[in-house]
Amino acid sequence: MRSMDCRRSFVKSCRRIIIKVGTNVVTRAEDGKFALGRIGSLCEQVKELVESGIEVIIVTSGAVGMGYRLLRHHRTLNTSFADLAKPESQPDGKACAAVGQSGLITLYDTLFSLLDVASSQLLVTSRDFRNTEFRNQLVDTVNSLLAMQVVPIFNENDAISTREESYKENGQVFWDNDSLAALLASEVKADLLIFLMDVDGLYTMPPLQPGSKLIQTFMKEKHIEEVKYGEKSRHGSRGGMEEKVRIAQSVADAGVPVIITSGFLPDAMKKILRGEQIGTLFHKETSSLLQKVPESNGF
Ligand SMILES: Nc1ncnc2c1ncn2[C@@H]1O[C@H](COP(=O)(O)OP(=O)(O)O)[C@@H](O)[C@H]1O
Ligand SMILES: N[C@@H](CCC(=O)OP(=O)(O)O)C(=O)O
Repeated sequence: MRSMDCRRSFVKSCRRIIIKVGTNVVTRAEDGKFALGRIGSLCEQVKELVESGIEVIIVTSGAVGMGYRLLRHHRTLNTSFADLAKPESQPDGKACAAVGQSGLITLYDTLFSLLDVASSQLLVTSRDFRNTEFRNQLVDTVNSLLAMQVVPIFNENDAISTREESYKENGQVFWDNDSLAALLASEVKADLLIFLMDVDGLYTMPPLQPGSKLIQTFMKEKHIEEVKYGEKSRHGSRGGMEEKVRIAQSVADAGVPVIITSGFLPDAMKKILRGEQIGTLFHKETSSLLQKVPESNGF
C-alpha cells in the first residue's frame, strides 16, 4: 500500500464529503451502457465510508445517457449522443433526462439496497437555489438524511431546468452537475469535494499529448497560466476541463478542498480518504498543508 502524503493528511479530518460522478464514469465508452462495475464499486466504497462515520453526498450525471439509450431502443432518435448537450438539441436532451433519471436512480437504489445502505433522490434546478427558504430547507433535509446515514443522491432536474435561470451567488453559477456539486459544497458545508471523471486529474496539457504531466497539487500562481486545455470529453459537461478547474479553484478558495481524479481507478475514494496522492488537489492554502496535524476520521 502507498504511504500517506503529508499534503493530503487533512483528509483525515474530513467528515462530510461530496462525490460528483460524471457521465463518462457511469457509462461505458464503447456503447453508452451503464458501467455496472464502476457504479457498483463506487457504491461499495461509499458503504465503507458511511460505516466509518463519514457523511457522503453523491451528485451523479447519467440521466441523459440512460434516457438516450432507452429511447434509441424504442424508436430512432435523429440526434447523436454527442449532440445532446448542444443547445439546439435541448428538447431531446431534456426528454432523454426525463426518461433516464428513473433508471439511473433505480440502479443506485438497487445497488445500495443490496449493500444495506439507504439512499435518496434529490432533483434540483438552479431556480430553486434563488429562494432562501428553499436553500435552507434543502440543507435541513440533507442534514436529516445524513444524520440517519442515508446517502443523498443529487442530479439536476434537467427536464424542467433552463440555462437562462442559472443561479449566481459569490461568482458561483449552477448550470451543470460540476457547478451544482460546487454550490452544494458551500451550502452543506462539506469538508471535501471529489470530482470523478475519465482522466487521472489535471494535466499540464491534454493528457494524451506527449510530455503532459499530472499536476498533484494545483498552485494557482504557477498553474493558471501554465496549463493547456484540449477537447472536452465524450459527452462531458458544458464547461469542460478548464471550467472544472475554475470551479474547483473557486470552491477551494471558499475553504472546501477539491480533488479531481479518475472514476476508473479502483478504490479511488478509499485511497483519497487514506491520504494517498492520487488526482489533483485544489486547496486554499497549499503552502500550509505540510504543517497541518489532522484528527483522524477513523477511515
Ligand atoms: N489539461 C487537461 N488535463 C486533463 N484533462 C484534460 C485537459 N484538457 C482537456 N482535458 C479533457 O477533459 C476531459 C474531462 O473534462 P470534462 O469533459 O469536463 O469531464 P466530465 O466527464 O466530468 O464532464 C478529459 O476527458 C480530458 O481529455
Ligand atoms: N444532468 C445530466 C448531466 C449534466 C452534466 O453535468 O454532465 P457531466 O459533465 O457528464 O457531469 C445527466 O444526468 O445526464
